[in-house]
Amino acid sequence: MIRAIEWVDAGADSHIRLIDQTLLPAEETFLEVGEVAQLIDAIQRLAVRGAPALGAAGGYGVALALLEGSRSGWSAEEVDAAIASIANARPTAVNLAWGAGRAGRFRAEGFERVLAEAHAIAAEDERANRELSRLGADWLLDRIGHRPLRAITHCNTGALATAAWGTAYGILHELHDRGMLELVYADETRPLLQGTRLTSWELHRDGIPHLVQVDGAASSTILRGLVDFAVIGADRITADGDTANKVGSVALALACQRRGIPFVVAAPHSTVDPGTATGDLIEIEERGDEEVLAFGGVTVATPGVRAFNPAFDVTPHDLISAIVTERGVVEPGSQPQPLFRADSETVAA
Ligand SMILES: CSC[C@@H](O)[C@@H](O)C(=O)COP(=O)(O)O
Repeated sequence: MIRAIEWVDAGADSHIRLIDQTLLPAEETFLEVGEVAQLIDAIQRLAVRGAPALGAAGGYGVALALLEGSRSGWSAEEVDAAIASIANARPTAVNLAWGAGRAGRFRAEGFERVLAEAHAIAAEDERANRELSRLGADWLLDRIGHRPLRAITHCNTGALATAAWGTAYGILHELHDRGMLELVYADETRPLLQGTRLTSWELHRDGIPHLVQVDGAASSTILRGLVDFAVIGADRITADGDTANKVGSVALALACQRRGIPFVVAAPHSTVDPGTATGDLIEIEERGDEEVLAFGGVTVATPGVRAFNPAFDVTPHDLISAIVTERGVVEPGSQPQPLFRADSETVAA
């Protein structure tokens, strides 16, 4: 299985190794990231991306900040500022700030303690993803029927988007391993094509039958009865279950409600943000015009035209059939609010 992010032990030259997701599938190039500024750049241009992978990047980023700080003679304030810049490099996925905060709590205890925490974040993410995949597959087969299912998914939620294994993708992988997955419709995921470039690459490597479709086809694919369920990942799940995920996700949810099929959100519990009450309080990242107005580096829009480029949307909890974490399956429609409390325990599961 591909590892999107790893720590490379090399004494004073220890660093983070990332597969550069902007170049996939054409090139499998690894970035050796030894400075905080390089890591922030990699996060912002989506060389590393996906909420749980960003959680690991946040954790390892703190270790990197401590190493670079001691190499460059940074003051404690400068180290703190570097950690804060990593945590704030992208706003929507809660995992990034969560990972940096979790490892950052140990910075007074030194580099080795911080690195151990970062490794723990990555290891726990893999365990969580494997567990939620089993739970999600069980729930879907119980709900829909024990037969090979047809799925639709959006963006990339596989090993590339996590420390390992994947979330929504992990459920698809689990169903495939059980012989219970007929076909996946993978949305291309405009404008950066995480579906066409990354999800399809992972599905192909895992031998999972799939078709890539344009985002505009998704709601019609659902309404025509071509799929049995939709499953997506999440960048932030609020206390009431509202879920931010890649822009285009809410269209799938609306179509699933109309068709009467399950719309499932899958994420490790680290993506739950019980401190944010509802989805309208989530900061949605807006990205540059050129991502929308150019194609393959060539501007295709009329010169001077501006774009609106929100990277995420929010699906209200009442459109979500089930939220699957490693702690259990929560069905927002049939369980009391809040679904998640600030003590980090799942209330309803
Ligand atoms: C398991 S990843 C879940 C989400 O982070 C994923 O679906 C997504 O929206 C990623 O967006 P991206 O902008 O590629 O980081």
